[in-house]
Amino acid sequence: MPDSSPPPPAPTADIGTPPRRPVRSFVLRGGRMGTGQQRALAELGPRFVLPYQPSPLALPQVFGRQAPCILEIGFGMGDATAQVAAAMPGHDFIGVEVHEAGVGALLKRIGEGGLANLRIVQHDAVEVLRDMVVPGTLAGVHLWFPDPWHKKRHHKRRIVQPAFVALVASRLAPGGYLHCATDWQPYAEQMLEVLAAEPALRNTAEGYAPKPAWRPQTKFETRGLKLGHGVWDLLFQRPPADAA
Ligand SMILES: C[S@@+](CC[C@H](N)C(=O)[O-])C[C@H]1O[C@@H](n2cnc3c(N)ncnc32)[C@H](O)[C@@H]1O
Repeated sequence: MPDSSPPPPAPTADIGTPPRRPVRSFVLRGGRMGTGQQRALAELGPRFVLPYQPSPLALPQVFGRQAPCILEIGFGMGDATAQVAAAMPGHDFIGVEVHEAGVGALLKRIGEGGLANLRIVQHDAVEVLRDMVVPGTLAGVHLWFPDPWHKKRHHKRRIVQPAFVALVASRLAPGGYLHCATDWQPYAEQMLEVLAAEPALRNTAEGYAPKPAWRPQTKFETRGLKLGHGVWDLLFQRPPADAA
């Protein structure tokens, strides 16, 4: 996982495009930006925000070095993202978030912490994975507390679906991992079922994984804990090349 040495990139088959649905979030929708976040957007955005592009990113050029890269989907206000990037200076991070106030908040943290190993893409993470990430290259993908969409009629909006998991698996390097967490038990059960059914991944635990010590408590998780929710972590891995 994060402490393991970077596996060599290996090409994998492109599994195509998961069915698209509008990106919606009921949690941060309508959030407003403070002046510090607006200033960070204006001053740091040009350097740290990568525009969406329909072609793969050259990561060594983006970060100016060769290092294992971890992509986070839906970082919210970015508190946990910044903490992990600061704790793991040997890794590079790409945070993907659609919500502009979150982008401003994380940029502010990048400035405060001098986090040279972190970049942001403000776009739909499915399209970023599909279009901007070379297959077989990511050391890890973090999906921490995606929108749970409690109502049954909204379950189709949940990001964890078979085609999405196949897309993530195709972008992982051998030995790369997908780490999901949720505070909503029915979604945790869906995640476990969908991830276990993806042939390119294997569970590193028996069922749910213990919360890794390196995963910070996120803002959304804190909110759930205050409401008395439980937390479920799932840690799946693309087998290393010699074990495949
Ligand atoms: C429930 S919040 C959790 C935020 C953060 N991970 C946390 O734990 O505090 C989910 C976040 O995912 C973002 N999001 C939802 N769908 C997305 C997508 N397709 N691409 C990028 N971000 C997305 C939302 O804007 C929202 O900020």
